[in-house]
Amino acid sequence: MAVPSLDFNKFIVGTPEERKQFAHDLLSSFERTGFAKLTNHTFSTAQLQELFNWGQSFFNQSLDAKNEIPNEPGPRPMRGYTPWRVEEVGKLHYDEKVRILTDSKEHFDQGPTDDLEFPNKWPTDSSMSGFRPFMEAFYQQCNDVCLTLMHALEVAWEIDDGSLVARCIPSATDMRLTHYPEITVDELQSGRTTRIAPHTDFGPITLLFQDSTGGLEIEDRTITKGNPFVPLPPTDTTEMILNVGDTLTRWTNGRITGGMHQVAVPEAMKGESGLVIPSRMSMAYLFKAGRDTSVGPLPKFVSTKEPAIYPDITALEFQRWRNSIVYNLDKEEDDAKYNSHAIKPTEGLQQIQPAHA
Ligand SMILES: O=C(O)CCC(=O)C(=O)O
Ligand SMILES: [Fe+2]
Repeated sequence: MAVPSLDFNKFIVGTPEERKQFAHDLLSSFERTGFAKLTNHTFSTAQLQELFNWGQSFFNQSLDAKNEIPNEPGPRPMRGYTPWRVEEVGKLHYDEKVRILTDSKEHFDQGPTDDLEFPNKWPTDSSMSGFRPFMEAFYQQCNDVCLTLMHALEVAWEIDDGSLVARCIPSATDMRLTHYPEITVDELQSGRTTRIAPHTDFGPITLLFQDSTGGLEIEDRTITKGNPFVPLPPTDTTEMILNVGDTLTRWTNGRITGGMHQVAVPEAMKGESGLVIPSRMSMAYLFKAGRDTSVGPLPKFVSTKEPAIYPDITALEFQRWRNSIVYNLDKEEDDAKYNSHAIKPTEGLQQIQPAHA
């Protein structure tokens, strides 16, 4: 399953025909694969190098220093530092085809700069004083790319009215730096742990940059038997990967499926015993809809023939529910309330009253 690489410039400065073509190619790649790659994405090689350098500096701090800005696990957006093996994203799809494995990763999460509801947490050590301004600017630039991609989807759907873009303002995105410490091939192949278990992200789309270590794998929908995951190796560290998340699935009433992905043993080391896999780093811009925005199906995708199969809950309620699962705070009632599989298509919208957490 080839993931196409699309030239962002075609949409930014292209002719009307080129803009339409880009929009069409983006949608078609999302529909077919759940992923796309972007070139000319506005980030320079130097900026990406600096991003990974800051990531190194952050994770190289002592555990005590990192724990000074702890993320408090709970059903809310994450802020600050989460240590190794706390989050378990494998639980998100436990009812489907995936086994639960703990994730061997630590991460730093950051939200909107002016977020008063869930404020950011920044390292205080003077050696990290440049981290905050760099990350805030990087966040803003990612947001601009995502809003432009939402506009491209409007063009593709011929609803060129700003309504999709408006659904993502004000920003409620979480940006995450993840560090996967060194680990042996044997441990990753033991069946007890992985780097990050198979999952889909929560928002409409995610922007991802990875370092040169490798190990990212995506579900290939053309494989119907056996292991469906295939490597998406880093061709270079400036490559931007886009994946479709759950919100786009919900907005399109199930027409576009989220891109399932995981991080496992890099291809070249598979099956080798006694080898240590180097540490790995990635940056995921987990783009989100505005907190009060519904993640229920858009009017365009609902009709009497195709009634809504997802409830009309807000993006924040959806995120709270998904986070309660990865932090082991899930309750069965929540699953019944928010999970599409638990809702009969015809009764979803009338009967589901989301709890306000
Ligand atoms: O590290 C990666 O390449 C993937 C990270 C990821 O899937 C996530 O943060 O949601
Ligand atoms: Fe992800």
